[in-house]
Amino acid sequence: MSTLGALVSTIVEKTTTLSLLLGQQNITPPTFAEDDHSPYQGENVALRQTRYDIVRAAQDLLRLAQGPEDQILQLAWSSADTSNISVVLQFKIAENVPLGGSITSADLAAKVGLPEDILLRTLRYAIGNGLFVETAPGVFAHSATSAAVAHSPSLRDIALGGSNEQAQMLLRLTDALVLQQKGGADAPHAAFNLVFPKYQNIFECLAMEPDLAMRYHLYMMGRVKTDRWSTTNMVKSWDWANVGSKAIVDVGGSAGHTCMALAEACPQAKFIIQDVDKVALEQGRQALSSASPALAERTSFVQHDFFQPQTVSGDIYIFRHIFHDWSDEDTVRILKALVPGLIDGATILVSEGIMPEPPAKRTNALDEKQILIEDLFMLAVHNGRERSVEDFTKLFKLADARYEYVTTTGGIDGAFQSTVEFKFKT
Ligand SMILES: C[S@@+](CC[C@H](N)C(=O)[O-])C[C@H]1O[C@@H](n2cnc3c(N)ncnc32)[C@H](O)[C@@H]1O
Repeated sequence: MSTLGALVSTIVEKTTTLSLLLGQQNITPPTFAEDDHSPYQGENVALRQTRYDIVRAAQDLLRLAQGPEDQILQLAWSSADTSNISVVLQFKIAENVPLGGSITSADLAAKVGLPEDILLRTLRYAIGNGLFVETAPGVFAHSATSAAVAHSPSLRDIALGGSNEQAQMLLRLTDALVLQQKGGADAPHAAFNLVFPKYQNIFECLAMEPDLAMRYHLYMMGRVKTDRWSTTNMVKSWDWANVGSKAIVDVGGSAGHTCMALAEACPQAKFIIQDVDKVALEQGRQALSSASPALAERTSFVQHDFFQPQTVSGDIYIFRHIFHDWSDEDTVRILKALVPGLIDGATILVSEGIMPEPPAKRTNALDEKQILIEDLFMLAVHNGRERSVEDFTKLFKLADARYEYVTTTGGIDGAFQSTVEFKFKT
């Protein structure tokens, strides 16, 4: 059991180590000042682990010092934080505060198109959370955190998706569960259906709402640009060296960004990108033919519904961020539909975040919490779920006894996804 004193000792000890590591890597100790908007870029694994050890101990220290009542109230009101960051991002407030300078609230209000009073209240709430500083009454400049948004469009895109559409669905989860409990024909399949009542599921919605589709793709592309969700995590997590000229089928591969990331590691492989979404496939086809005609020659984009029997006999099938969108029953259906395409020894790679096996623990660092956030999000959007390796193994076996679990790799040093490998043995 952690005590205040023991936690403080851990923090002191780890902070001393951190100072040493920062010195060794020529990184200036971080401050809240604007220039420190990305202090840990290029850090090594030891530094990252030490930072996270500090975060874990500090989070526990904070919980003990706050006490249960404050913790519960803070959790209940965290939607105010989410709403505030969403307004900051939507109205590009950080992007309109000059870097290295300051701006009056009147000038900033004119730039972002918000009433000055609303802007002032938004900024002053955000300052409480560490974004921006008020250098004199009514005059605003950047802190390190707000400057990070101004410097990184992809951070903005991820955070906007998280605090806007995702948050709306997460906040309707309670209503959805109440309605599902009551039952009846009107019960929603997921919280998604309460936020977007015109559509059956998110994929149908994205096909009909181009603005929303654009934001969804920006969110996805933004994520891929971060170390946490980078497609290079998949490249690093499996041995691609022996693939040779085999055929890799990316099922639900969208615009093909996973195959593009794999192209260098598998210079002779043929890629088949399958998706139900014609727009995504066409985007990928066009992007690839101008960016890399040589890769385009060994890549095809094919419309395919993964609930229908697989028609391509490949050597390796990738399912990246697919199964968590679907219930156990649907996952089994997708895996059964794959069987007609499978040759003896075919490899199936699942690239997803992996739920830890129980018993559950307190999660203190974002890396540990991320998978639980995604799991709740999958529940709210799709009535889907994140799964453990054991969960996947059970579903594969349920779909067909010839699927065999091989191994799980990756998912370390801050990478969100692991690669779970199965083989099909006839
Ligand atoms: C969360 S995205 C993952 C995309 C990509 N694999 C990645 O890792 O970024 C889910 C993908 O599944 C596709 N999809 C949804 N339903 C499908 C179906 N029935 N058949 C094939 N693809 C489908 C979507 O169009 C979307 O591209």
